[in-house]
Amino acid sequence: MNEIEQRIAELNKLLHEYGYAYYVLDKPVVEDSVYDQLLHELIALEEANPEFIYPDSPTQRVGGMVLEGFKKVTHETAMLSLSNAFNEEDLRDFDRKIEQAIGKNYSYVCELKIDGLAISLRYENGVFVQGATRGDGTVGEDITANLKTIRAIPLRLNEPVTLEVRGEAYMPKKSFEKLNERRAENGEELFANPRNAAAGSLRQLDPKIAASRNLSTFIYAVGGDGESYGIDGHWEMLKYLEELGFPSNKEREYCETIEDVLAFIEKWTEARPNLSYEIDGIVIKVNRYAHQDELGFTAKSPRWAIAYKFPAEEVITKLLDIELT
Ligand SMILES: NC(=O)c1c(N)nc(OC2CCCC2)nc1O[C@@H]1CCC[C@@H]1O
Repeated sequence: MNEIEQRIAELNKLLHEYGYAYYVLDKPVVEDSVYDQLLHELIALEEANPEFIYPDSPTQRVGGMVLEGFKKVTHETAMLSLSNAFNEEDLRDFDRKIEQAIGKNYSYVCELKIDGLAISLRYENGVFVQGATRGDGTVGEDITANLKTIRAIPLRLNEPVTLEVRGEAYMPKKSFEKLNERRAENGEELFANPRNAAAGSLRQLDPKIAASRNLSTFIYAVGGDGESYGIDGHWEMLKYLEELGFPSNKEREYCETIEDVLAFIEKWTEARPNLSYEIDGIVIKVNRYAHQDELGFTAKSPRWAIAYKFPAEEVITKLLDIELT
Protein backbone atom coordinates (compact mmCIF):
# COMPACT_ATOMS: atom_id res chain seq x y z
CA MET A 1 0.00 0.00 0.00
CA ASN A 2 1.47 3.44 -0.86
CA GLU A 3 1.30 6.20 1.74
CA ILE A 4 -1.77 7.85 0.19
CA GLU A 5 -3.69 4.56 0.29
CA GLN A 6 -2.46 4.07 3.85
CA ARG A 7 -3.66 7.54 4.89
CA ILE A 8 -7.08 6.93 3.27
CA ALA A 9 -7.38 3.60 5.14
CA GLU A 10 -6.33 5.29 8.39
CA LEU A 11 -8.83 8.16 7.92
CA ASN A 12 -11.65 5.68 7.21
CA LYS A 13 -10.80 3.81 10.40
CA LEU A 14 -10.54 6.97 12.55
CA LEU A 15 -13.72 8.56 11.19
CA HIS A 16 -15.63 5.28 11.61
CA GLU A 17 -14.52 5.07 15.28
CA TYR A 18 -15.22 8.77 15.99
CA GLY A 19 -18.56 8.61 14.15
CA TYR A 20 -19.60 5.47 16.06
CA ALA A 21 -18.76 7.08 19.42
CA TYR A 22 -20.61 10.30 18.55
CA TYR A 23 -23.70 9.08 16.66
CA VAL A 24 -24.24 5.56 18.02
CA LEU A 25 -22.96 5.74 21.61
CA ASP A 26 -23.75 9.44 21.98
CA LYS A 27 -20.29 9.72 23.67
CA PRO A 28 -18.00 11.92 21.47
CA VAL A 29 -14.26 11.12 21.76
CA VAL A 30 -12.96 14.10 19.74
CA GLU A 31 -14.05 17.71 19.17
CA ASP A 32 -16.37 18.26 16.17
CA SER A 33 -13.62 20.41 14.60
CA VAL A 34 -11.20 17.46 14.66
CA TYR A 35 -13.80 15.20 13.01
CA ASP A 36 -14.58 17.81 10.34
CA GLN A 37 -10.86 18.41 9.60
CA LEU A 38 -10.23 14.67 9.10
CA LEU A 39 -13.38 14.36 6.97
CA HIS A 40 -12.24 17.20 4.70
CA GLU A 41 -8.79 15.61 4.41
CA LEU A 42 -10.48 12.34 3.34
CA ILE A 43 -12.76 14.14 0.85
CA ALA A 44 -9.69 15.77 -0.76
CA LEU A 45 -7.69 12.52 -0.89
CA GLU A 46 -10.69 10.62 -2.37
CA GLU A 47 -11.22 13.33 -4.99
CA ALA A 48 -7.58 12.97 -6.08
CA ASN A 49 -7.63 9.14 -5.78
CA PRO A 50 -11.20 7.95 -6.56
CA GLU A 51 -9.96 4.36 -7.01
CA PHE A 52 -9.34 4.27 -3.23
CA ILE A 53 -12.88 5.30 -2.19
CA TYR A 54 -14.29 2.72 0.27
CA PRO A 55 -18.05 1.94 -0.18
CA ASP A 56 -18.55 2.54 3.55
CA SER A 57 -16.45 5.71 3.65
CA PRO A 58 -18.27 8.45 5.61
CA THR A 59 -18.04 10.58 2.45
CA GLN A 60 -20.40 8.11 0.72
CA ARG A 61 -23.33 8.93 3.03
CA VAL A 62 -24.73 11.78 0.95
CA GLY A 63 -25.36 10.67 -2.64
CA GLY A 64 -25.29 13.22 -5.46
CA MET A 65 -28.37 12.13 -7.40
CA VAL A 66 -31.85 13.55 -6.87
CA LEU A 67 -34.26 10.59 -7.25
CA GLU A 68 -37.29 10.58 -9.61
CA GLY A 69 -39.31 8.66 -7.03
CA PHE A 70 -39.09 5.80 -4.55
CA LYS A 71 -39.11 2.12 -5.59
CA LYS A 72 -41.49 -0.22 -3.76
CA VAL A 73 -39.96 -2.78 -1.38
CA THR A 74 -41.77 -5.89 -0.15
CA HIS A 75 -40.63 -6.73 3.39
CA GLU A 76 -39.39 -10.33 3.83
CA THR A 77 -41.29 -10.49 7.12
CA ALA A 78 -44.23 -8.16 7.75
CA MET A 79 -43.54 -5.07 9.87
CA LEU A 80 -46.21 -5.40 12.54
CA SER A 81 -48.02 -2.70 14.42
CA LEU A 82 -48.80 -2.69 18.13
CA SER A 83 -52.13 -2.88 19.92
CA ASN A 84 -52.64 -0.11 22.47
CA ALA A 85 -53.26 0.14 26.20
CA PHE A 86 -54.42 3.44 27.71
CA ASN A 87 -54.55 2.73 31.42
CA GLU A 88 -53.57 0.34 34.20
CA GLU A 89 -56.64 -1.84 33.66
CA ASP A 90 -55.75 -2.42 29.99
CA LEU A 91 -52.26 -3.41 31.06
CA ARG A 92 -53.49 -5.83 33.73
CA ASP A 93 -55.87 -7.37 31.16
CA PHE A 94 -52.90 -7.82 28.80
CA ASP A 95 -50.90 -9.48 31.59
CA ARG A 96 -53.80 -11.74 32.64
CA LYS A 97 -54.31 -12.97 29.07
CA ILE A 98 -50.64 -13.86 28.83
CA GLU A 99 -50.66 -15.74 32.13
CA GLN A 100 -53.75 -17.66 31.01
CA ALA A 101 -52.02 -18.61 27.77
CA ILE A 102 -48.52 -19.55 28.96
CA GLY A 103 -48.55 -19.86 32.76
CA LYS A 104 -46.57 -17.79 35.27
CA ASN A 105 -42.86 -17.98 34.39
CA TYR A 106 -42.53 -15.17 31.86
CA SER A 107 -40.98 -11.70 32.04
CA TYR A 108 -41.18 -8.48 30.04
CA VAL A 109 -38.85 -6.02 28.35
CA CYS A 110 -40.04 -2.40 28.56
CA GLU A 111 -38.84 0.15 26.00
CA LEU A 112 -39.56 3.80 25.36
CA LYS A 113 -41.89 4.10 22.36
CA ILE A 114 -39.92 6.43 20.07
CA ASP A 115 -42.26 8.79 18.22
CA GLY A 116 -40.75 8.65 14.75
CA LEU A 117 -41.31 6.44 11.77
CA ALA A 118 -40.63 2.73 11.48
CA ILE A 119 -37.83 1.72 9.12
CA SER A 120 -36.31 -1.53 7.94
CA LEU A 121 -32.58 -1.91 7.15
CA ARG A 122 -31.08 -4.78 5.18
CA TYR A 123 -27.40 -5.79 5.46
CA GLU A 124 -25.53 -8.30 3.28
CA ASN A 125 -22.25 -9.65 4.69
CA GLY A 126 -22.27 -6.76 7.11
CA VAL A 127 -22.75 -4.01 4.50
CA PHE A 128 -25.87 -1.77 4.45
CA VAL A 129 -27.58 -2.50 1.12
CA GLN A 130 -31.19 -1.30 1.39
CA GLY A 131 -33.49 0.63 3.70
CA ALA A 132 -37.25 1.11 3.51
CA THR A 133 -40.22 2.68 5.22
CA ARG A 134 -42.77 0.43 6.93
CA GLY A 135 -45.47 1.43 4.43
CA ASP A 136 -48.56 -0.72 5.06
CA GLY A 137 -46.46 -3.30 6.91
CA THR A 138 -45.95 -5.47 3.82
CA VAL A 139 -44.81 -3.02 1.12
CA GLY A 140 -42.76 0.08 1.91
CA GLU A 141 -40.68 2.59 -0.08
CA ASP A 142 -36.97 2.26 -0.82
CA ILE A 143 -35.39 5.26 0.95
CA THR A 144 -31.85 3.82 1.07
CA ALA A 145 -30.21 7.04 -0.16
CA ASN A 146 -31.88 9.08 2.58
CA LEU A 147 -31.22 6.52 5.32
CA LYS A 148 -27.49 6.45 4.41
CA THR A 149 -27.36 10.10 5.50
CA ILE A 150 -28.37 9.12 9.06
CA ARG A 151 -25.01 8.87 10.82
CA ALA A 152 -26.38 6.58 13.55
CA ILE A 153 -27.04 3.97 10.84
CA PRO A 154 -23.83 1.91 10.39
CA LEU A 155 -22.78 1.49 6.74
CA ARG A 156 -20.81 -1.59 7.82
CA LEU A 157 -21.44 -3.83 10.84
CA ASN A 158 -18.83 -5.25 13.25
CA GLU A 159 -19.61 -8.75 11.87
CA PRO A 160 -20.15 -9.74 8.19
CA VAL A 161 -23.72 -10.93 8.88
CA THR A 162 -26.66 -10.89 6.46
CA LEU A 163 -29.80 -9.76 8.26
CA GLU A 164 -32.65 -7.28 8.30
CA VAL A 165 -33.32 -5.05 11.31
CA ARG A 166 -36.19 -2.76 12.30
CA GLY A 167 -36.10 0.50 14.14
CA GLU A 168 -37.55 3.95 14.48
CA ALA A 169 -36.05 6.95 12.64
CA TYR A 170 -36.61 10.18 14.57
CA MET A 171 -35.68 13.87 14.73
CA PRO A 172 -34.29 15.04 18.10
CA LYS A 173 -36.36 17.79 19.77
CA LYS A 174 -33.56 20.40 19.41
CA SER A 175 -33.17 19.73 15.67
CA PHE A 176 -36.94 20.03 15.27
CA GLU A 177 -37.01 23.42 17.02
CA LYS A 178 -34.06 24.74 14.93
CA LEU A 179 -35.63 23.44 11.69
CA ASN A 180 -38.93 25.19 12.40
CA GLU A 181 -37.09 28.40 13.35
CA ARG A 182 -35.34 28.33 9.94
CA ARG A 183 -38.62 27.58 8.15
CA ALA A 184 -40.39 30.42 9.98
CA GLU A 185 -37.58 32.83 8.91
CA ASN A 186 -38.03 31.65 5.30
CA GLY A 187 -41.82 31.95 5.50
CA GLU A 188 -42.16 28.19 4.99
CA GLU A 189 -44.89 26.02 6.51
CA LEU A 190 -43.83 24.63 9.91
CA PHE A 191 -43.79 20.95 10.84
CA ALA A 192 -46.39 20.10 13.51
CA ASN A 193 -44.12 17.74 15.45
CA PRO A 194 -40.78 15.87 15.20
CA ARG A 195 -42.48 12.75 13.79
CA ASN A 196 -43.88 14.67 10.81
CA ALA A 197 -40.54 16.44 10.36
CA ALA A 198 -38.69 13.10 10.32
CA ALA A 199 -41.21 11.55 7.89
CA GLY A 200 -41.09 14.64 5.66
CA SER A 201 -37.28 14.57 5.66
CA LEU A 202 -37.11 10.90 4.66
CA ARG A 203 -39.64 11.45 1.87
CA GLN A 204 -37.34 14.00 0.19
CA LEU A 205 -36.09 12.95 -3.26
CA ASP A 206 -32.83 14.89 -2.76
CA PRO A 207 -30.64 13.10 -0.16
CA LYS A 208 -28.85 16.41 0.59
CA ILE A 209 -32.04 17.64 2.26
CA ALA A 210 -32.37 14.51 4.42
CA ALA A 211 -28.66 14.87 5.27
CA SER A 212 -29.29 18.40 6.58
CA ARG A 213 -32.09 17.32 8.97
CA ASN A 214 -29.89 15.68 11.68
CA LEU A 215 -32.06 12.55 11.94
CA SER A 216 -31.18 9.60 14.14
CA THR A 217 -32.54 6.13 14.90
CA PHE A 218 -32.93 3.43 17.53
CA ILE A 219 -32.93 -0.20 16.32
CA TYR A 220 -35.19 -2.58 18.27
CA ALA A 221 -35.69 -5.84 16.39
CA VAL A 222 -34.46 -8.19 13.71
CA GLY A 223 -36.77 -9.13 10.86
CA GLY A 224 -37.61 -12.84 10.93
CA ASP A 225 -37.34 -15.08 13.98
CA GLY A 226 -34.75 -14.20 16.57
CA GLU A 227 -34.24 -17.87 17.50
CA SER A 228 -32.27 -18.45 14.28
CA TYR A 229 -29.49 -16.33 15.87
CA GLY A 230 -29.25 -18.73 18.83
CA ILE A 231 -30.66 -16.00 21.06
CA ASP A 232 -33.47 -16.96 23.47
CA GLY A 233 -35.19 -13.61 23.95
CA HIS A 234 -35.58 -9.94 23.17
CA TRP A 235 -33.34 -8.71 26.01
CA GLU A 236 -30.40 -10.72 24.60
CA MET A 237 -31.27 -9.66 21.05
CA LEU A 238 -30.94 -5.96 21.90
CA LYS A 239 -27.46 -6.65 23.33
CA TYR A 240 -26.53 -8.56 20.15
CA LEU A 241 -27.73 -5.66 17.96
CA GLU A 242 -25.51 -3.28 19.97
CA GLU A 243 -22.51 -5.63 19.55
CA LEU A 244 -23.11 -5.53 15.78
CA GLY A 245 -22.83 -1.73 15.93
CA PHE A 246 -26.48 -0.64 15.95
CA PRO A 247 -27.76 2.17 18.18
CA SER A 248 -30.38 0.90 20.59
CA ASN A 249 -32.22 2.85 23.23
CA LYS A 250 -30.48 2.42 26.60
CA GLU A 251 -33.53 3.40 28.72
CA ARG A 252 -34.98 -0.11 28.42
CA GLU A 253 -35.63 -2.32 31.49
CA TYR A 254 -36.09 -6.04 32.13
CA CYS A 255 -39.36 -6.35 34.09
CA GLU A 256 -40.18 -9.55 36.00
CA THR A 257 -43.81 -8.56 36.74
CA ILE A 258 -46.57 -6.24 35.58
CA GLU A 259 -45.93 -4.23 38.78
CA ASP A 260 -42.39 -3.53 37.50
CA VAL A 261 -43.93 -2.50 34.16
CA LEU A 262 -46.29 -0.07 35.90
CA ALA A 263 -43.34 1.39 37.86
CA PHE A 264 -41.39 1.84 34.61
CA ILE A 265 -44.37 3.65 33.07
CA GLU A 266 -44.68 5.85 36.17
CA LYS A 267 -40.98 6.76 35.96
CA TRP A 268 -41.08 7.77 32.30
CA THR A 269 -44.41 9.59 32.50
CA GLU A 270 -42.51 11.82 34.91
CA ALA A 271 -39.14 11.92 33.12
CA ARG A 272 -40.44 12.15 29.52
CA PRO A 273 -39.87 15.94 29.18
CA ASN A 274 -36.15 15.50 29.99
CA LEU A 275 -35.57 13.24 26.97
CA SER A 276 -33.83 14.73 23.91
CA TYR A 277 -36.39 13.01 21.63
CA GLU A 278 -40.18 12.58 21.63
CA ILE A 279 -41.79 9.38 22.90
CA ASP A 280 -45.53 8.70 22.69
CA GLY A 281 -45.65 5.73 25.05
CA ILE A 282 -43.97 2.63 26.37
CA VAL A 283 -43.64 -0.67 24.48
CA ILE A 284 -44.01 -3.80 26.62
CA LYS A 285 -42.84 -7.12 25.15
CA VAL A 286 -42.81 -10.64 26.56
CA ASN A 287 -39.09 -11.42 26.56
CA ARG A 288 -38.62 -15.14 25.69
CA TYR A 289 -38.97 -16.03 21.99
CA ALA A 290 -40.46 -19.43 22.96
CA HIS A 291 -43.23 -17.53 24.76
CA GLN A 292 -43.69 -15.13 21.82
CA ASP A 293 -44.11 -18.14 19.52
CA GLU A 294 -46.74 -19.65 21.86
CA LEU A 295 -48.67 -16.37 21.99
CA GLY A 296 -48.47 -15.64 18.25
CA PHE A 297 -50.14 -12.76 16.42
CA THR A 298 -53.52 -11.26 15.57
CA ALA A 299 -54.04 -10.15 11.95
CA LYS A 300 -51.91 -7.03 12.44
CA SER A 301 -50.05 -7.15 15.74
CA PRO A 302 -48.32 -9.56 18.13
CA ARG A 303 -50.22 -10.91 21.16
CA TRP A 304 -46.92 -10.74 23.09
CA ALA A 305 -46.48 -6.97 22.88
CA ILE A 306 -48.55 -3.87 23.65
CA ALA A 307 -47.99 -0.13 23.50
CA TYR A 308 -49.04 1.88 26.54
CA LYS A 309 -49.92 5.32 25.10
CA PHE A 310 -49.46 8.47 27.14
CA PRO A 311 -52.61 10.64 27.28
CA ALA A 312 -52.44 13.13 24.36
CA GLU A 313 -51.09 16.58 25.39
CA GLU A 314 -54.35 18.43 24.65
CA VAL A 315 -56.23 16.12 27.06
CA ILE A 316 -53.82 17.14 29.85
CA THR A 317 -54.17 20.90 29.15
CA LYS A 318 -58.01 20.52 28.98
CA LEU A 319 -58.00 18.81 32.34
CA LEU A 320 -55.71 21.54 33.73
CA ASP A 321 -57.96 24.27 32.23
CA ILE A 322 -61.03 22.75 33.90
CA GLU A 323 -59.24 22.63 37.26
CA LEU A 324 -57.86 26.20 36.85
CA THR A 325 -61.11 27.90 35.75
N1 LIG B 1 -41.65 3.03 18.23
C1 LIG B 1 -40.93 2.18 18.97
O1 LIG B 1 -40.10 2.61 19.79
C2 LIG B 1 -41.13 0.70 18.82
C3 LIG B 1 -40.45 -0.23 19.66
N2 LIG B 1 -39.60 0.20 20.65
N3 LIG B 1 -40.63 -1.56 19.49
C4 LIG B 1 -41.46 -2.01 18.52
O2 LIG B 1 -41.61 -3.36 18.39
C5 LIG B 1 -42.19 -3.86 17.16
C6 LIG B 1 -41.81 -5.32 17.06
C7 LIG B 1 -43.01 -6.11 17.37
C8 LIG B 1 -44.20 -5.24 17.07
C9 LIG B 1 -43.70 -3.79 17.15
N4 LIG B 1 -42.13 -1.19 17.68
C10 LIG B 1 -41.99 0.16 17.83
O3 LIG B 1 -42.69 0.96 17.00
C11 LIG B 1 -43.67 0.31 16.17
C12 LIG B 1 -43.24 0.22 14.73
C13 LIG B 1 -44.52 0.20 13.92
C14 LIG B 1 -45.63 0.65 14.83
C15 LIG B 1 -44.96 1.06 16.15
O4 LIG B 1 -44.68 2.43 16.10
